[in-house]
Amino acid sequence: MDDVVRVRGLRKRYGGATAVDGLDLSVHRGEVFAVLGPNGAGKTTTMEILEGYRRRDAGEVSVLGADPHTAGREWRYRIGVVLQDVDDGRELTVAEIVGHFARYYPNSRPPGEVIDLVGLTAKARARVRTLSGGQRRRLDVAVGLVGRPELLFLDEPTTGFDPQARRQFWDLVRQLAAEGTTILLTTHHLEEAEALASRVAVLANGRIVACGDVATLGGRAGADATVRWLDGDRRCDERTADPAAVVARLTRFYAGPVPGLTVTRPSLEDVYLELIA
Ligand SMILES: Nc1ncnc2c1ncn2[C@@H]1O[C@H](COP(=O)(O)OP(=O)(O)OP(=O)(O)O)[C@@H](O)[C@H]1O
Repeated sequence: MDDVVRVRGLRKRYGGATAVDGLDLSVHRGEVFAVLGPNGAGKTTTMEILEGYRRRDAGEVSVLGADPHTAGREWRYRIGVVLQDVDDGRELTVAEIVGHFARYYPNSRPPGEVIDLVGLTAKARARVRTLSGGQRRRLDVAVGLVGRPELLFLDEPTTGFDPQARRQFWDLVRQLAAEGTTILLTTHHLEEAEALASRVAVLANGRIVACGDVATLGGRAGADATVRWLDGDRRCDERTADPAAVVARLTRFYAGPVPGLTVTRPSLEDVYLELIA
């Protein structure tokens, strides 16, 4: 497997406090990989080390075949970064900011195309200080995309997005992934990880507590299902390893459709909360 990111034994301390405590991680080329974890788990610190913005104390880190700490300009052209809360260039317009960053890259996307991709065309001539929080976040994403990165880092990209903007952003991420961009994202929105990622890692106290396919994390796929139905006004539920058998029994009992029937497995959020407990 072609690993775009490879981390072994990564450690980082701030003064006496350990932020990253022996982390191992691999991200394969072309996948969307989500890093989950509670506040202070070490997600941003890890992202910043991979982006070359922060020094590590120990461990091996390879990103696109280079050590981010010593990699040069050619390497930087190949990655795209969307940081948490940047607050520069308030007096410039959206088009000026994107145009400015486009000039840094040898093979940039046309600024108008990027502005369109993030849904800011109507605001292209607006000054940054007049944008709403969610619109400013879209601009951050535009800046991350403009260089046509092979690897895109998205640190809590949809914070402050309304539900519609979030869905549009998900479509954009899927489009970038379909173009072959490898995407490493952090998020507190479990449904975002579920919608976008093929694999996820759960971080707690600077360590990975679980890592794997989003559909099977923490034994999700094989966990008991819950069958719920309505018996008159009464809500009924039954946990079972064999929901099909329960549904068949209920179908016979009601001699047809089972009122209010649902069958659910533990959500990613259920598994996540158990993992970090
Ligand atoms: N510049 C810094 N100086 C000192 N301590 C820091 C610094 N940056 C982060 N930390 C500490 O390191 C730990 C990990 O922080 P980090 O920002 O990496 O977590 P996170 O998982 O990204 O959290 P969040 O979900 O809140 O963004 C926290 O305890 C934090 O207080």
